[in-house]
Amino acid sequence: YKNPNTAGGRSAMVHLFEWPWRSIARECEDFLGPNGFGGVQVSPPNEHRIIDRPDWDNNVVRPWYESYQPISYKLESRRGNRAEFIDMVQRCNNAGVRIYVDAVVNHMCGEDAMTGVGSGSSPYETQTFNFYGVPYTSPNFNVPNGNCGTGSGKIENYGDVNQVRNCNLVGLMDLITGDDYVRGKIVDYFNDVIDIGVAGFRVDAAKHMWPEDCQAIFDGTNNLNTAYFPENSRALFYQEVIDKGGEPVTAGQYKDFGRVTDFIYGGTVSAAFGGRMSLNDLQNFGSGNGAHHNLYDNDALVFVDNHDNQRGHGGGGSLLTFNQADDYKLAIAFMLSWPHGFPRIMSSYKFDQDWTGPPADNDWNTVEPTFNADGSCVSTDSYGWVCEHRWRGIKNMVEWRNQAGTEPVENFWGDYSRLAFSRGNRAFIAIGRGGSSINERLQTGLPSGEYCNMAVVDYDSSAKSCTGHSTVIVDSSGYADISISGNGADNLLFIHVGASK
Ligand SMILES: O=C(/C=C/c1ccc(O)c(O)c1)N[C@@H](Cc1ccc(O)cc1)C(=O)NCCCOc1c(-c2ccc(O)c(O)c2)oc2cc(O)cc(O)c2c1=O
Ligand SMILES: [Ca+2]
Repeated sequence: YKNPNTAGGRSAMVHLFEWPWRSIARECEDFLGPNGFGGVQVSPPNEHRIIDRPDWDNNVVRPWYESYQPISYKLESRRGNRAEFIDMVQRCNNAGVRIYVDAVVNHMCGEDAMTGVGSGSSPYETQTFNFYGVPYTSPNFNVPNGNCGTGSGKIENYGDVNQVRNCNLVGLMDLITGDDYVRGKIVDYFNDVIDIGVAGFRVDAAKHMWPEDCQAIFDGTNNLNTAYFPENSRALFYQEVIDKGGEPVTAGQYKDFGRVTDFIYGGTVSAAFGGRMSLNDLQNFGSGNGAHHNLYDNDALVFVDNHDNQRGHGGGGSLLTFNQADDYKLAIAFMLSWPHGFPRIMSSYKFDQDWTGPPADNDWNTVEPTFNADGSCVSTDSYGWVCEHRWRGIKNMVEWRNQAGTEPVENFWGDYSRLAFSRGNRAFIAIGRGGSSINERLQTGLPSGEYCNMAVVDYDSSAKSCTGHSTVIVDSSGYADISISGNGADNLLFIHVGASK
């Protein structure tokens, strides 16, 4: 359950948060496949609540988190219908890009939803615990069956493991995931999309599910579809467990049967590239006893920011996001360069409120991403798709990571605001943050030759040339003159054996 099941040595995924299925299908074919991306985490494909009545919370209308309030497991959501989902999975797999489903199976919608229909027109009635599109009824929920124990029925104390698992998280109706009928419905949902061809799952709010229930559900799933995967392939499961220490529920409790999101990783990398921690101190990051709460390389799904904490809930304001573009690019480049965990790149849209949903027209239909001539996404200062994954310094680091493969970190060189190292003899990176320049002759570990600086140019593999003139000459001893001004975007240099003249 830890193998990402990527094609041909691809080693990173991108979270195309809130992208419609037809946009993702085209992005797989036009961009992600050709640039070596391993897969896409998609927003929840299941039927969800439509929060369109302003009285729900004064001015909140169609918030992004309505998609985290399930109504059923039908593949009818804000992103598209079943046919569009199937088409996306097929086209992405054919482009060498996997699909990972964001699975919201700890709960159904908020208890305050009362009566309505979901994004697939399935009726529900929360006061009677009825979700007709599954169906779920009151025997399937923890609170009406006395399993919670708090007056409000909500989690009141994160120090109490029973409350964290058996009560309603912020009022979301908590399923009895230990119940065979509920487990059966969740396994049916997982098998529906596995048979369509997905490679794995993000397990939302796994912290609020008992580990043994997670394991039993994962064990009940089918092998992956042999049209795209080797015989007996098992889905990747990476479990969202928000663990920053100090609580009885820990990430380590989930790592025996899947990967776990490493919520300490992003904070450390943000501190380093935000200028609050020495870059030189990253030298042993994540390895051996340096791993966070004993999540080792294969146990971890790593990221800098995510859809939730880029809105300020989790990071305590110190997390780097696309809003700090120059430093953020360095943080993501480092994540992609470093051999710890399977990395997930966040791809966002601009928002003016924490709850703001994706770019939409007057009828709340999501407006698909469109692209400028330079490949960036069309947006204004306060509206539109950010497409961090299309920034050259991030896009070209995805292929750099593929080229680095399993090579170890060597030739590490660093001080407070600068670092450089190689991955064996296949790839080399140098970073100068916060205006620090580098003008040094450094050991790159690479064979002699003329390499394209992929931080500032693109590579034409047929002509074996760089689109710009920025190259690095490595001499017969592996040394090269490395120069970075450190000003603005000129803070990064990286080369690899797959892009030389
Ligand atoms: O800010 C949000 C939504 C956040 C959110 C959504 C999806 C996620 O995967 C996530 O990690 C966070 N939601 C807003 C509005 C809201 C939504 C629903 C609701 O019943 C009440 C309020 C909010 O203010 N939420 C309270 C703080 C964030 O508390 C949430 C957490 C959460 C936060 C910190 C933790 O340590 C933790 O273990 C869980 O997980 C969710 C998971 C969901 O599947 C759906 C949710 O509504 C939530 C969720 O509200
Ligand atoms: Ca639960």
